[in-house]
Amino acid sequence: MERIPTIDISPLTNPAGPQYRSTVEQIMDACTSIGFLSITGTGIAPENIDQVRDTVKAIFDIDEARKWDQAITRENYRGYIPMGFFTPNDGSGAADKYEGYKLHFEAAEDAPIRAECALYGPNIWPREVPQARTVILDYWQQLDGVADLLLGALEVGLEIPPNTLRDAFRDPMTNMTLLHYPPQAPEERGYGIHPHKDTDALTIIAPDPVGGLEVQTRTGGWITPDCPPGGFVVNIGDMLELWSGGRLKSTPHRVVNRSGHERYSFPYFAVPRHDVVVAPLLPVLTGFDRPEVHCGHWSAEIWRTNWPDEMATGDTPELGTLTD
Ligand SMILES: O=C(O)CCC(=O)C(=O)O
Ligand SMILES: [Fe+2]
Repeated sequence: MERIPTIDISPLTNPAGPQYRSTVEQIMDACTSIGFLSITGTGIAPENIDQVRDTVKAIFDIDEARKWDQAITRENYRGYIPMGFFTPNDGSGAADKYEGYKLHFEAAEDAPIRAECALYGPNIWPREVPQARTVILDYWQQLDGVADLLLGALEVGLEIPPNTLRDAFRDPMTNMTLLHYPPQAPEERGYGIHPHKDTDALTIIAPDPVGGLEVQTRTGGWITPDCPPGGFVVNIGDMLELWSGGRLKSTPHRVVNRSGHERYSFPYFAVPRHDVVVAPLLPVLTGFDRPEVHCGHWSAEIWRTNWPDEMATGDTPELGTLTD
């Protein structure tokens, strides 16, 4: 498949309905070929997405000095990520051209899950944008619903028992990165985000109309997903690829912002609960050989290896950087 299909997922809300099966089949076709799809029919209002994008923009418009007060630290991977802060762990030394703001599944100070795993906790919400918490958590909750519908469809498509996937997402390690990519000049080398695979289960993005997201095809070309206004781009990450024994594909993608405009994006990364061990639920496809992933360990390793002086070890799960 050399293009990314657009699928109306509204029939997924009625599993007994006449279009449920055919919708599952379309989703499976996309996920087993290119690993990306555009979706419509989520019930999320376009004005809602615009409101989130405006909020994200307001967060990046905060005074530079104030951003540093709310920056991520080694102990807490939440808050502002300055421009050029992370270089990919591929040895190239070229920093990606974005600034970010990291958010994780919001767990209250006294939430029981905090006693089980130290990575859970409340987010840092920017004081300068008081509406951010409500606007973003409301959007997050709606995407939790979309992710749940998609996971249910994949359970049917993969012919695995109901809730096998969905149950892994109670108190999940789902996270979101708010991203601001300044425009890159035509002759400027480098990326907004270098080519990588997502290491989560499933990613959902409301694409910025300025464009810039590119997806690698099986034949090695790069294509831009068509996504109607108000739609979302969804992609399979390494965890669903592993769960499915290699059937669902986690596909390299990258961002290059040559639009001449500022680009804002806010991917939602669905990640299971800390104690979930992701291992194939089906016999693996020939040639597919990957170790199981403990989600809490995976997340702790992402937090640790983000820092330029920390290295991945033999024990670190694959973290999405492409080596070839
Ligand atoms: O900003 C985008 O459109 C994609 C971002 C992305 O691929 C990522 O954060 O993993
Ligand atoms: Fe990505």
